[in-house]
Amino acid sequence: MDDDTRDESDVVFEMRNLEVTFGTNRGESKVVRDVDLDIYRNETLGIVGESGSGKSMLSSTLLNAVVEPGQTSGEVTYYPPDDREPISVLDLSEKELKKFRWEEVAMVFQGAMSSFNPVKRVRGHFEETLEDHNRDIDAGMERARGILEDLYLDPDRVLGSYPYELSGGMKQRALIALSLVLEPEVLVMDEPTAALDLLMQRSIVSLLRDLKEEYDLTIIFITHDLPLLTKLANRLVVMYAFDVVEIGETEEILYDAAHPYTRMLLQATPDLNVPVDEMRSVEGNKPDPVIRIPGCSYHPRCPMADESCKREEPPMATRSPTHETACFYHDDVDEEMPLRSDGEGGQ
Ligand SMILES: Nc1ncnc2c1ncn2[C@@H]1O[C@H](COP(=O)(O)OP(=O)(O)OP(=O)(O)O)[C@@H](O)[C@H]1O
Repeated sequence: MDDDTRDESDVVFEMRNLEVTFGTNRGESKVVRDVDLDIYRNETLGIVGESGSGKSMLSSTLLNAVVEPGQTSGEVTYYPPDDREPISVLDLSEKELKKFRWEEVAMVFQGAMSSFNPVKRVRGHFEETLEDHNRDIDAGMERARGILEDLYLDPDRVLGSYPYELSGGMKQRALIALSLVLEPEVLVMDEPTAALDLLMQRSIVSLLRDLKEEYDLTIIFITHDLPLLTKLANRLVVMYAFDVVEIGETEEILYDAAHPYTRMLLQATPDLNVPVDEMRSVEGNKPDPVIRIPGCSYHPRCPMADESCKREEPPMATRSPTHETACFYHDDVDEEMPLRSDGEGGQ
């Protein structure tokens, strides 16, 4: 589906003027800067960018879950799938948030290990979640068993185990099952496979593709691992210096990256078929969330930057109906920073 065929009912999340700030002794630290982003129903949206670029902070705002003492401002509107009124996420009370977080949007973090209480069997975690949300336990556990089976886990064995009795991959899959037990619309996954071995990472990605179809999910997937993302996401958001610098369909980002930073990222990923442990940093100093430099935030590292990039902040420019980038010179990027013709990254 492209923008021409989308209508408003296809938007599940609308983020506007979104900012996250922390007070520090050096001054105000802005770790998300004025982000506008629409997330479409039933898409798998990948968020990519180097460590510290603001990916986790941005995705936490979807659940109003930025850690204290961070302050979130702007608007996050969630559009339920039925005829219910849109929900302004940042205005929800604690009680409303608790319901929203599991029933509409569930989040799976990297640390499956720490998400489970070590002295409680896995069954107890499912039952407690169902109870907390006033769901019928028998029906809920039946559903849990079905989801565990979909994830190629033996429900009896897993539900009867303590978390430490399960391997990392099993625990991560059990956590995914737990996050789906209340039938959320949206699954936010922050580096969910980072602690797993390669084979398990790949198998979780293929399971997620199946789950998405079966449970009609919208998935937001955050990772350093660009190769992994290309196997899963249909759209990619590239973050640099706490802001979105490029957004487009996965193919557009891979074969027609329009921002010099994205091109550098692709160059730093020698083979899109090989996963990376940690996204290699592009050359130069990392941006500082306390100091907002004038102009384009990427200009100190950009081989194409000129005087205007040092003075003015580039607005989002349209490259195609589904592809936007914050660069004055995206028309010149092909010539100045050519991509390898096989799209495997690098020059
Ligand atoms: N509790 C906190 N207080 C203040 N600043 C924080 C806090 N947690 C994170 N930050 C800062 O917010 C910025 C964005 O962090 P975030 O975790 O969103 O980055 P990220 O892109 O998800 O990185 P990674 O890929 O390493 O998880 C970083 O500069 C980080 O240092």
